[in-house]
Amino acid sequence: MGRLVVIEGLDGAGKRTLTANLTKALHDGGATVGTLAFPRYGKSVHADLVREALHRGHGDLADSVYGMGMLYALDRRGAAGEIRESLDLHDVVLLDRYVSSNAAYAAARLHQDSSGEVVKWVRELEIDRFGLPVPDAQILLRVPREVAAQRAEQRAREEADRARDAFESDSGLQDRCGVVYDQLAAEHWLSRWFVLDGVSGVDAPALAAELRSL
Ligand SMILES: Nc1ncnc2c1ncn2[C@@H]1O[C@H](COP(=O)(O)OP(=O)(O)O)[C@@H](O)[C@H]1O
Ligand SMILES: Cc1cn([C@H]2C[C@H](O)[C@@H](COP(=O)(O)OP(=O)(O)O)O2)c(=O)[nH]c1=O
Repeated sequence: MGRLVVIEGLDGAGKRTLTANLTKALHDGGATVGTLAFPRYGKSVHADLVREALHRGHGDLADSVYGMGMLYALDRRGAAGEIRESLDLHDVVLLDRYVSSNAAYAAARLHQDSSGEVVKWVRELEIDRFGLPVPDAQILLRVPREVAAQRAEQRAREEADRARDAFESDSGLQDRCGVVYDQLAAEHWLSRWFVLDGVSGVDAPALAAELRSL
């Protein structure tokens, strides 16, 4: 049975890059690795509804924090079997965003903190009712909002089809989200967390060794 490791952080923090670097470092150390990214755009109807809502700007669905939260949760519920199979097959399964993304973004949108109602709702829905696997560890890739925004813009320029979405362009939301992430990590919400500085760059081989010893 493999270890379930989640990578979290703001839009543009470098999660996708770290997932790739960590996968390589784990492979180099002889480990087998499975990866999955949420939302599963192009792979689930719930994720595609999320994408349409985020890119249409503020429609009725995008404005509904609980409605969007439910779609993200249903996308993950549809992947529960795939995550379990991947854990059976690999030493480590890396997830680019997971349940904590829902908690952090929904709380930030509602101006709540990590002790707020919506964070409890996410946990009850996704962990207790949907029975999603609880992570063994979560990594918070921490960068100032300005750095995350610059990187997200850079990536949007690199990938012509990837316009910035409604959450990415909302600097107030990103600021509040960063605060909630810090709280979730400090409380070890759902699992133990590793808080890493995403500006100076992460030592992927050292992190890989630490994850193997979990
Ligand atoms: N440590 C880093 N230093 C500088 N640029 C980075 C770093 N990590 C990622 N980037 C760049 O920032 C952009 C966003 O990174 P990405 O991994 O796609 O972030 P996320 O998945 O968190 O949205 C990409 O263009 C990527 O090349
Ligand atoms: C997975 C997930 C993402 N989100 C938010 C974070 C992002 O702002 C947005 C889109 O996810 P994102 O990771 O930015 O997708 P991509 O990099 O492929 O465009 O959805 C939630 O609010 N809850 C969730 O459960």
